[in-house]
Amino acid sequence: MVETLELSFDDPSRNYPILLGEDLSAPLRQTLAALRAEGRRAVLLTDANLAAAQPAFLKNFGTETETPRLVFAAGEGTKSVAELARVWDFLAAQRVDRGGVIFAVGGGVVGDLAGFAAASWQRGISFYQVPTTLLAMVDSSVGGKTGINIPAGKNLVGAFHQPRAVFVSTALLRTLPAREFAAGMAEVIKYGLLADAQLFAQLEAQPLRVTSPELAQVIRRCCEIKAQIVRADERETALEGGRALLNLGHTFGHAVEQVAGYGEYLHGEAVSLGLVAAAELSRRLGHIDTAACERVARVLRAHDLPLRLRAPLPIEALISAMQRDKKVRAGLPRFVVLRALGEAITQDGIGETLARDCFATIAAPA
Ligand SMILES: NC(=O)c1ccc[n+]([C@@H]2O[C@H](COP(=O)([O-])OP(=O)(O)OC[C@H]3O[C@@H](n4cnc5c(N)ncnc54)[C@H](O)[C@@H]3O)[C@@H](O)[C@H]2O)c1
Ligand SMILES: O=C(O)C(=O)C[C@@H](O)[C@H](O)[C@H](O)COP(=O)(O)O
Ligand SMILES: [Zn+2]
Repeated sequence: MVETLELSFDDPSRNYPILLGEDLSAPLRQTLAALRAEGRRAVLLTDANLAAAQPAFLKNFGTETETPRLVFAAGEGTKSVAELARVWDFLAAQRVDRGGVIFAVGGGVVGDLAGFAAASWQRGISFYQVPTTLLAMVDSSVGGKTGINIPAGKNLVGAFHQPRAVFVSTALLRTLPAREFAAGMAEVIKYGLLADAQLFAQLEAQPLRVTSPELAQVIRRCCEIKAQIVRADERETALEGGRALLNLGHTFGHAVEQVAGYGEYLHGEAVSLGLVAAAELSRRLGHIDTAACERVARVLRAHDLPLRLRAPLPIEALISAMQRDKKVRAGLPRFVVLRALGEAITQDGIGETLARDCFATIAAPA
């Protein structure tokens, strides 16, 4: 069965479907056939691990002559200027014109990089998201944030560029390594914390596993929450709340990813640490109590996610990374905090000392 969620915008020509099902090979093939019939050149971007794990799924795209492919090295290091330049060279070599389309088949790394390549190639061509990790299915494939990392910070270069459709085939998760599944769970837990107390309670009562019968339903719920938030504030311009709420845990988490060196912590692992720090910040601001912080930590631990750094990181570097966060306005940091488990708000005016204290909560064990 294929379910469809629609992400809609003021300009309906930009609306797109999020298709969810066990195996979306058939609609994918139909889309490719329709593009071919219109004489549009399709190319496929993926990474080496996915190519090795899912050769049968990639056959949906036909031969390499029909759909030329560029295969990246797996991992966060691929979201780089050098790899972006490689994509541009590939698109040029394949004579992809303005009618061309990119299929991003992979996790968030492939999706973010391919999406930015699509946003920048000939000032913008179409692309499709085909997420293959839990994290990409619940978060990165939806909403049109694309981009790359630079040494100064995570996702500092990028564009808002919406895909034409998202194809979520949950069967692909069967080959996903356990550590990567756990990383995706950090974003799922984030959705529960920021918008859905019932989802959070469900995860507390019964940790979600790749074999859980309710997995597809949870993925759908996360896409629904994301679509609703993105629809209301696509470019994260709301002065309060809005799309920035999806950044819960990321102000701290992105700093960890950058300072530790991209790839040392998976994005989801860094988000887990960030959620612990954000819960502590919320407690210090008087929004939630110690028991609520313990509940957050317990759910993360139950999903095999870290609560503390594995090795010390210099606090000065973490603070300065945080000062380059994209939520900073007029030099002042903006945080996402919990008003309750299931409700997040944005909060300005957090002093550096408070931020340092929250980083201390996730410090590596002595
Ligand atoms: N654009 C957004 O809104 C958004 C949201 C969240 C995260 N992100 C970004 O997403 C990135 C993280 O994405 P990720 O966690 O998917 O990591 P990833 O893309 O690195 O994929 C994780 C690993 O799993 C492998 N893999 C993927 N699918 C597989 C499968 N089905 N079977 C076996 N192996 C498979 C990949 O090859 C890779 O080694 C970060 O760069 C983060 O900043 C973006
Ligand atoms: O879609 C969003 O908006 C998010 O914040 C989702 C995050 O999970 C994701 O990691 C995003 O890439 C972070 O955005 P950034 O603007 O802080 O780079
Ligand atoms: Zn994230």
